[in-house]
Amino acid sequence: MINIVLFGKPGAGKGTQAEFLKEKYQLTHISTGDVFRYNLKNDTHLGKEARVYMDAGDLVPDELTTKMLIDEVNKHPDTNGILFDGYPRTIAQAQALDAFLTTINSSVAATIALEADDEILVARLLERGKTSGRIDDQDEEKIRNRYQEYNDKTAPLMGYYKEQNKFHAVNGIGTIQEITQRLTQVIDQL
Ligand SMILES: Nc1ncnc2c1ncn2[C@@H]1O[C@H](COP(=O)(O)OP(=O)(O)O)[C@@H](O)[C@H]1O
Repeated sequence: MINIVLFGKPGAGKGTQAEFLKEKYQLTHISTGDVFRYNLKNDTHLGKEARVYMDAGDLVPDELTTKMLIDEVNKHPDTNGILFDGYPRTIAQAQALDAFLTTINSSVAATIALEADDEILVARLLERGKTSGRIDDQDEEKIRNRYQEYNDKTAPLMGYYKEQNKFHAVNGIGTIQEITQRLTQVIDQL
């Protein structure tokens, strides 16, 4: 199994790039944001619990998120590998992911960050909010709160993966194709 963590701020293009990478490397794409939104839409128990956090742009508590993530991974026992998009977002989640992957004799192969300036990203999200229907994309204050959450809780993960020599950064500004190319260069060298 080759497991890759896509890392980056809200709007950095993780979902867009994941679509290409999953085809090219035959990976299972798991986006925690998408799984949460699916549960919200279908008004499941999980969706009801996650809604207040998501609508405010806060992170959903680790325990709930990790449980959901493990359930998703377990749905694909025969996969070539997982492309994690939006998980882990805290050190506790990264530790939980490592612990879980160990139990299935696997590990994170690499973490690849898509980098872009905040101002470009905020503009992208507000644009997406006009059509996506996502409440958290329509209000600049909620968007700023997501960046705050990222800086406080997610940015420290860079150090966590750097210590393990698993951190790679890629310039997230350019055409979709250019960025896919940069990502594949990193993956092909793993
Ligand atoms: N790993 C996670 N831990 C906690 N909450 C999460 C996680 N992944 C997604 N969420 C929740 O879902 C929301 C939307 O996720 P996502 O679409 O990945 O966000 P973004 O576009 O901000 O990167 C987040 O703001 C958060 O409330």
